[in-house]
Amino acid sequence: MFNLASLSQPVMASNLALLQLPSFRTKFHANGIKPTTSSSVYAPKLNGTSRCSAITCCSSLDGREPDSEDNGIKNVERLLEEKKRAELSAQIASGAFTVEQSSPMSLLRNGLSKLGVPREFLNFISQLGDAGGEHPKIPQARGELEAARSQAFFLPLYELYLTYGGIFRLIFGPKSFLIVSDPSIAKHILRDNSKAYSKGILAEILDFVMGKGLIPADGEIWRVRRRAIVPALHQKYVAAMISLFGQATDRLCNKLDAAASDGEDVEMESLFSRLTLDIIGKAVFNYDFDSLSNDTGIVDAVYTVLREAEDRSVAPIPFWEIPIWKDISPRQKKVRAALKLVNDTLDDLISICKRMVEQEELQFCEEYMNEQDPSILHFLLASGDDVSSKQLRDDLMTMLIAGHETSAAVLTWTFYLLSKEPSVMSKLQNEVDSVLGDRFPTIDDMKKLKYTSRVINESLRLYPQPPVLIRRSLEDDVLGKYPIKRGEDIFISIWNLHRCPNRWVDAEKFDPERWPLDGPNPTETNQNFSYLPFGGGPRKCVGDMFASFENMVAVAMLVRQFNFQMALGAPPVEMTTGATIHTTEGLKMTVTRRTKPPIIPTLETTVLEVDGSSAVEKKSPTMMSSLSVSEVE
Ligand code: HEM
Repeated sequence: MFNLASLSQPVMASNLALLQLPSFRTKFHANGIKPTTSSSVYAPKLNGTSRCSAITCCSSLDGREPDSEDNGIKNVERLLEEKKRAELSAQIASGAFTVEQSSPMSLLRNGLSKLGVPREFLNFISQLGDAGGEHPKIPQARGELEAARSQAFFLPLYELYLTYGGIFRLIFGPKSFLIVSDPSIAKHILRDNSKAYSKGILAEILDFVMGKGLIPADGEIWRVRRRAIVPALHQKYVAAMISLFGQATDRLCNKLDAAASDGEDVEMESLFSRLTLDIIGKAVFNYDFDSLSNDTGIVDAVYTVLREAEDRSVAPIPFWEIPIWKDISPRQKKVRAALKLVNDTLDDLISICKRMVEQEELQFCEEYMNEQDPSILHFLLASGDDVSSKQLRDDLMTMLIAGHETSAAVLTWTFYLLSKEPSVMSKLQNEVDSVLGDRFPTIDDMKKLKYTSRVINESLRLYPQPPVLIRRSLEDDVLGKYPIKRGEDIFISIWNLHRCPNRWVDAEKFDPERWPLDGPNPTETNQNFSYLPFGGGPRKCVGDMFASFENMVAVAMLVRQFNFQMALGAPPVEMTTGATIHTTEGLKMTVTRRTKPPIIPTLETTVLEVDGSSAVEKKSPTMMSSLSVSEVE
């Protein structure tokens, strides 16, 4: 998803880019609220304070606790992290950000209070203010954000949320944003009054790459395209994708196997990115990028376009808009060439697919699927959808990006979390061994791999992709008790919702078991909008089931075959934001083949049972062949 990419746009890039800056050095009056310091055991370190060493091999421990050295390192990490967060909280408490509740009545009240006017009279003044129809004011945080670019912007938003609550206004120079971290307000914006909100700056920044694709589109275009695309991801299609997920993951397994043989460490984040690119290319328009094996021009072009979209989101000025410069800049030339190559490739694929559809005899029906080419593109063309090639291209590009970056990020952070929690890894491997054995996963396994899906649910809670959703109000509205005007830019912080200390027990702990195995799959509906891994309301992700199964297949096949641990001397795992949460320097891991306990075949031995006069032959399973044989003997 490219929600975060919209943090800049031509007119406001310079202000918005400040959001990316790591430490808020400004004025903030804490308004009587105590600063909160919370430790983030599972959030990677801030500002390079983390260590640079190996983390004990997750599964080689077989579920045992890590040794004391590892615990020691964890403690140091935790202390450093707590220190950082305490510093930020102290800045907030010291008034480093400004909260101004400056209605005339409140100013009068504050002034009189300084003059020592009795409290009864002050209360009377306040009541007058309320009776005069003054609306409650949204708490405001104002600041020049000044800091280095190394911290993901949603981290300070979390600290501010702990201080100011579920909705507050963040002001930078002329620009302001509403930061929403309250489930009921999120529900109102995303579901109950969704028509009153658009994608705002998101659509503006993504225009060059997604045009009017489903993610940035609003209004009638969105309605028409959503109605056309959702049916393409029907159950039969998703079930057919399971074998595609398996084959692609198998290619990754082969690559890891070679690395394990050579004793080479691997950078998992980029491998996950390639895995999900290969999958989404086939799934959406039947194109085999084969990026795990090759670095062809088209793969390079796709990454050039993706990185450009992300870079624009953090640019201090909208450099891509500067006259003359935009035409002569080598980088912009490269982006234009890459975009042209991707667009031309998509146009070719659309033409090829059109010809296939014209020649086929298959009748279009509800769960239509061409076995040779089950792609979404094929479905859309076969449906007779009357759509321009440009719109189709925008939709394909949108799904390519939406389905690629998100899943890659989910896998990256899942493996990061697993490397920190050997007991979870061990339990996961046990489940996978018993459900899958050595075969490829099937659609039926998706129901059985319950713990695997809980691991992913929990990974998505701690590292939501994207961490923030973006909206703009199209009309005046009321959020909670606060009236807001048309044209407000709003960030719904999923990161904050998912880590709210009042909502979640041990909010920062990676604990898949918080989701009961026999309970329903957690969704925004059954968690009442405090858990939003795929958004909610009419604009909820169309690929949620696809993505969930894709992640389950990849996780299951990888942990079945390998153990993963952070590589010795690996760079610290820190977060940065692009479209999703990236690591700053990759996820460097040592991968070793698992030495599974020997599989002991179940032999059937013949036991003679005497039943009255006749001897009855019965088959009885035994645990171990050798034992059985000796017992029988
Ligand atoms: C783990 C992987 C994924 C995650 C975490 C994820 C998350 C999300 C979220 C949170 C939204 C809502 C955005 C908003 O409200 O602003 C969304 C929308 C969307 N997602 Fe996903 N997504 C994933 C995978 C996919 C895949 C595989 C596809 C396509 C095959 C896809 C296609 C889309 C589209 C087209 C939308 C826009 C829907 C609309 O606006 O009507 N996503 N996704």
